[in-house]
Amino acid sequence: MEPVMVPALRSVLAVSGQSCELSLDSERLAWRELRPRRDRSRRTGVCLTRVLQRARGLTDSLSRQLPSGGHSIPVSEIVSVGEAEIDETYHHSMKWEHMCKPHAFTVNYVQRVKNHRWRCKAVTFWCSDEVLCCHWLKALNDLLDHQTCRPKHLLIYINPYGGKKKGKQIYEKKVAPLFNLAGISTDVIVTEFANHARDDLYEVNLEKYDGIVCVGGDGMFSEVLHGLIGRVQKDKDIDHDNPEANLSPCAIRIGIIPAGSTDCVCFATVGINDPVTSALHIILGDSQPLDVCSVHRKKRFLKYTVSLLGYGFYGDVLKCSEKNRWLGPARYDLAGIKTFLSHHCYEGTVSFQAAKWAAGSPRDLTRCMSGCDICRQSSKQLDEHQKAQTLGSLQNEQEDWKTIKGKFMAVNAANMCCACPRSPKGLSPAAHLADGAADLIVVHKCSRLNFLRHLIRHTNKKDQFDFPFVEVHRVKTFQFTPKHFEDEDGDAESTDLRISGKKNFAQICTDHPSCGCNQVNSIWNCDGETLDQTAIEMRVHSQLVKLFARGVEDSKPKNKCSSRI
Ligand SMILES: CCCCCCCCCCCCC/C=C/[C@@H](O)[C@H](COP(=O)(O)O)NC(C)=O
Ligand SMILES: Nc1ncnc2c1ncn2[C@@H]1O[C@H](COP(=O)(O)OP(=O)(O)O)[C@@H](O)[C@H]1O
Ligand SMILES: [Ca+2]
Repeated sequence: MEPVMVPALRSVLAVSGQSCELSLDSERLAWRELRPRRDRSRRTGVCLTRVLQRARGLTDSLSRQLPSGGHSIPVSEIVSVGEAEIDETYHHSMKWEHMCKPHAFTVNYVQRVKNHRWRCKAVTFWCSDEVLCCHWLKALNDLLDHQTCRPKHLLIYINPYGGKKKGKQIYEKKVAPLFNLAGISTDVIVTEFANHARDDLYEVNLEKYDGIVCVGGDGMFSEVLHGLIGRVQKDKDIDHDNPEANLSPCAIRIGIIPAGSTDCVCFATVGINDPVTSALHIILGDSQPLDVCSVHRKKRFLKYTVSLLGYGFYGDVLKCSEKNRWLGPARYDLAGIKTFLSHHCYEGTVSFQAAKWAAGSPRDLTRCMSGCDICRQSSKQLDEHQKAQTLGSLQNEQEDWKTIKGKFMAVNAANMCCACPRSPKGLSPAAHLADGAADLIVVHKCSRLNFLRHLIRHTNKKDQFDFPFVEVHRVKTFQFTPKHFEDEDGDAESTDLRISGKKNFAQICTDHPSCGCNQVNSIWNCDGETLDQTAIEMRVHSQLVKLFARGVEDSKPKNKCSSRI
């Protein structure tokens, strides 16, 4: 966004009874105390009238007298500005009665606290007269009006049953007051059944809104994602059943207020699953493009996924966890242990096309952070690659397919790192949010101990791919076909099993005594939803949607933050 040019303002005002020099330009609001810090002990009960009078006299000699210590906030991180509500007790204690009426304004702004958490902080500036106060209010509000990326009207879907069933409470207590403060109007829908939000998005007048917000977990986000992408394709007459179709990107942004069990999409795009932090990213109008993968079976669309598409271990964890939904988020821990102990492996074929143009690789040490260069570079290279393809200057892409045949503990495609509280670095720590590629992780059949070692590395700093039984590739598309699968007309999955029933089932188990199979096929975990089909193909669509997020910020302090200077 172009910075708006405003005449720089500089005045002496008071903050908490301390006279301060306040300055504003088109980028930042900054204030510094005028008196040295050692005076602070005598501050209680100070007559503010005197402070202001003295401060006025000091204005001319400011440049000489500035002590170190002060605050600076980017205008883009101011939540709202308004006339201050004068607290009567404070008013009297500060001997304001010397003046006929106090004039003050409050600036609400983003403050960074630990672990990528944001909070909304307020600071009140007391002015010597009404004209000065109005002047400042107008200047600040004019600047905020120029923050055109900020949403004014939002459509909110709340899943009252997600996670610990606190979605409604979280929204009402923590989020709605912030949206109010920022002057955002909302239409709120508390969902009444699964897919309520998805279906509603096909009908709703999207032009009324600057964003869609979901309150819930990854499953709820997935609903909104399907509703929005589906709606946009329908409006543009694009057939999503065609796996080759170039899908139309969605202009309207999606916000996630985390209130689910894993909250992986939120965690990986914001750095923390914290409702207040996410609400503030929405208010500031952040924008983070996100790749979306489509999953098809032949010419039939199945689902979209943005985080994990997993067969084997994560499919079985999901299947097992669904039976224990009443346990809330803990259902995944129980299911994880049970699935680990059952130690299944599954036979099949994985074929993939590498994302040759991608700037990074799954085992490098780069991480997708806010304003990621790898994402920028990769999407530029992808554009060039696609142009070259259209012009026919590239060799036949069909020759690029690579195939892995075998028995697998897990086949996972991670379109983003999939960080979540259970695994802070995620399934594929170097995966990128918007590079147009996904990381295909193939865990070959291995011993229980080795699989445990691989899993444990998701929770510590060691490389979970550094095992001879794990391979990882950055891909633009992949296909999976389970061994026990017959596909004549697209629907006869596992025909051999159905035809001869138990006999055949026993046959397969005795074929593979060592892998301990008691089931032939696993299922796919697609962002926390199960897929009915096992033979699938997946393709990445670069930057198909945008979120109200900015990627994970570098936690080292930088001058951009609202910080003491
Ligand atoms: C012995 C220690 C083992 C620790 C292994 C930790 C690996 C954790 C990797 C988690 C990757 C999560 C990817 C996100 C998936 C979500 O879409 C999905 C659904 O989340 P939701 O219930 O909708 O919030 N959650 C799960 C667990 O499948
Ligand atoms: N009102 C509702 N009743 C039942 N299920 C719902 C409702 N609203 C949404 N859902 C479904 O609940 C599932 C889980 O929601 P989610 O918010 O992701 O919670 P969790 O993270 O605990 O799985 C999603 O698949 C979503 O489609
Ligand atoms: Ca990606």
